[in-house]
Amino acid sequence: MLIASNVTKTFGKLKALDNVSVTCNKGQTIALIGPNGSGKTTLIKTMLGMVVPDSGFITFDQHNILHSWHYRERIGYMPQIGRYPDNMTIAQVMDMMKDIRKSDVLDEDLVNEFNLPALAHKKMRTLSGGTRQKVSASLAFLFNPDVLILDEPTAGLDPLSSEILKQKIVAEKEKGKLILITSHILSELDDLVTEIIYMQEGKLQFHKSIAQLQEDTGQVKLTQAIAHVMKTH
Ligand SMILES: Nc1ncnc2c1ncn2[C@@H]1O[C@H](COP(=O)(O)OP(=O)(O)OP(=O)(O)O)[C@@H](O)[C@H]1O
Repeated sequence: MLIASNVTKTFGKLKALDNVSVTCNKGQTIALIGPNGSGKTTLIKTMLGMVVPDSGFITFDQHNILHSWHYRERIGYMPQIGRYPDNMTIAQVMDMMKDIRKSDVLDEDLVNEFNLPALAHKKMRTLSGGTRQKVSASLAFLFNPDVLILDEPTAGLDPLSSEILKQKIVAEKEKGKLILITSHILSELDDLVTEIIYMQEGKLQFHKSIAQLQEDTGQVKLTQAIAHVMKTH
């Protein structure tokens, strides 16, 4: 469904992505894991067309994304840090997105569960970090996309909100969507993800199913399995 083929991206002398090839399919919930600066966000951004690779290419349902930007309507993206016009209210940001997307189907589960209607009049610049995250999460799920790309989705959320978001991810996973998540909190990904993509210094170290990772490391818990991988890589 979403495939990166031999993708390389450099920033000056730094190789943020070094010949990365990866295939992500419908029905998979994939954790993108790796140390800080290993290229996870850059890989996500190339998949979204926000960063153009120096070489290699990305396809979405067999179409090179360079020539078919419409694919973006099928992806809900929650960035690590959501940036919004400072003087707009939550309601105005939501309305603006609805206007742009003109979608008939809206999924307002998170909007309601995060109680955003009660905060709708608040200006974006006045929001706490967690509330801003709630807006980003609500927007990622709002248009019922086939693919969800979530960059550190629970960072800054309180435990209750974090649980609400996790339950929503599980519900979308059960509908057979492709979900790609980066997180440093591995315990949160346990019981949620079906695959692991492990990156280091811009290189894809491996892409394995959880069952395979457990077998290779002899560890059942994701935290312990990845700790084992980090020690041996
Ligand atoms: N626009 C940019 N200009 C210059 N360097 C960049 C740019 N974007 C990313 N980088 C560099 O590319 C490398 C990979 O960054 P990236 O954000 O993809 O890492 P990450 O794995 O997502 O890290 P983290 O876990 O800290 O979020 C880093 O060294 C970063 O400084």
